[in-house]
Amino acid sequence: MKPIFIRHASQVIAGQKDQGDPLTQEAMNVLNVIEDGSVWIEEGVIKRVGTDTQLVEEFGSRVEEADVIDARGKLVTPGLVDPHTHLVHAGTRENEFDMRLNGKTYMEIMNAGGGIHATTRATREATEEELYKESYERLNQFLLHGVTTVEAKSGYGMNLEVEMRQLQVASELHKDHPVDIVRTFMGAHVVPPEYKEDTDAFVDLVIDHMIPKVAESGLAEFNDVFCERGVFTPEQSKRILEAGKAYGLHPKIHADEIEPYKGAELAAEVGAISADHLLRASDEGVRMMAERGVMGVLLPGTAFFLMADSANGRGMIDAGVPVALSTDCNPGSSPTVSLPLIMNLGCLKMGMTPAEVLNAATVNAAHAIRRGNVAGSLSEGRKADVVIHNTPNFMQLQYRYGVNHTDTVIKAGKVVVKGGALV
Ligand SMILES: N=CN[C@@H](CCC(=O)O)C(=O)O
Ligand SMILES: [Zn+2]
Repeated sequence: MKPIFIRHASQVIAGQKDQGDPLTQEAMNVLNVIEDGSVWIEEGVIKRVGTDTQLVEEFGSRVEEADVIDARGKLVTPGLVDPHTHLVHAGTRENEFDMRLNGKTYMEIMNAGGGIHATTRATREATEEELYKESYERLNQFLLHGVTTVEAKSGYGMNLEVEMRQLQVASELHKDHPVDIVRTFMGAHVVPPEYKEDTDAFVDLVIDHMIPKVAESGLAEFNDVFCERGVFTPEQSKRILEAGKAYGLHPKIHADEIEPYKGAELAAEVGAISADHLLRASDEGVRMMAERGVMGVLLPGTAFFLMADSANGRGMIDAGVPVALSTDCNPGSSPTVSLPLIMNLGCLKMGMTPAEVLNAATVNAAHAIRRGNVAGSLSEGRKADVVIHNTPNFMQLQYRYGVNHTDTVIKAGKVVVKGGALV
């Protein structure tokens, strides 16, 4: 593999000294911006980041042996990290989009047998090959938007066999596709119709049957639950998350999305890695999350698509919660792969700054999936996941919204997107 020498970028967003912990408060608003910046990549790793003058001093005699990329007028950032997706699923739900535009709510549709139930039916019917193919195509789209690492949940099986199939597909994709995939078991995504009258029996099934088998398989690293009125109560969610912990699965939680339901409080109580959504989180829950260092994974695309008010991102950062951003890519509440658009919504709908949203989609997003030491930062010695954007500075990335500015993506030292197209 030839070295890659990215030269003369108008801005390189370089790693900062101490990135062992998630960024909070003022630190979220700080970027290490290098003008006329260059990056030397060798054997898949970032060797050096600095000004072009600095790098020429060190590597000038070796320029001939490298693939040189002229990044004049462009912005160089770490590969983006998406810490919350429902990547592996079958089918689409545009019919529900139409129903919602005509006044039905997300929960009404779900309670009438659509929503997550509809995607569960489609996913159960799909073969492993079909799931793989559909998800592979979505990953290509992520890559074209500068995303090099995604978290992927199960949750459309509602039985061990299909949940494991989803995780298996995610595991194969991780091996085959350039995008890195981190896997989460979400057996408690919805209560299957046959357990409607006895939701505790389904919770028992998740705890006694599914979690041990999933943990044994090594196919998941996290355990997630949809804690929401009409889905799983905080008590049931707590049991599920504690059971996962006992098997080494780190807790995550879909919290306070539709109604305030003490999900943020529960996240702090069980020491969750992250609490996600948080549109209706209470002040006390936010305070508890800050105290416990629980990452708030905010999904403003979901609020936008459900026509709901966004989470209070500004308030959470000011209260000391480390914040990350994600697409929530799923067929019902956020069918998008555009993390750059989500970053723009972070600015316009949640009062975050362009620097904060970039940190939220890189450094903090990596921490939200326990990859803070390997992804989300252009730091020397790390795997070279690098994006070159067709904008001269990081502010334009948010300012010229709704445009895919991704020009080049380098994954583990290999160019995988060039001129905005897959290589
Ligand atoms: N709210 C729960 N789960 C997903 C949506 C899943 C679906 O509608 O298919 C979410 O995070 O938004
Ligand atoms: Zn979700």
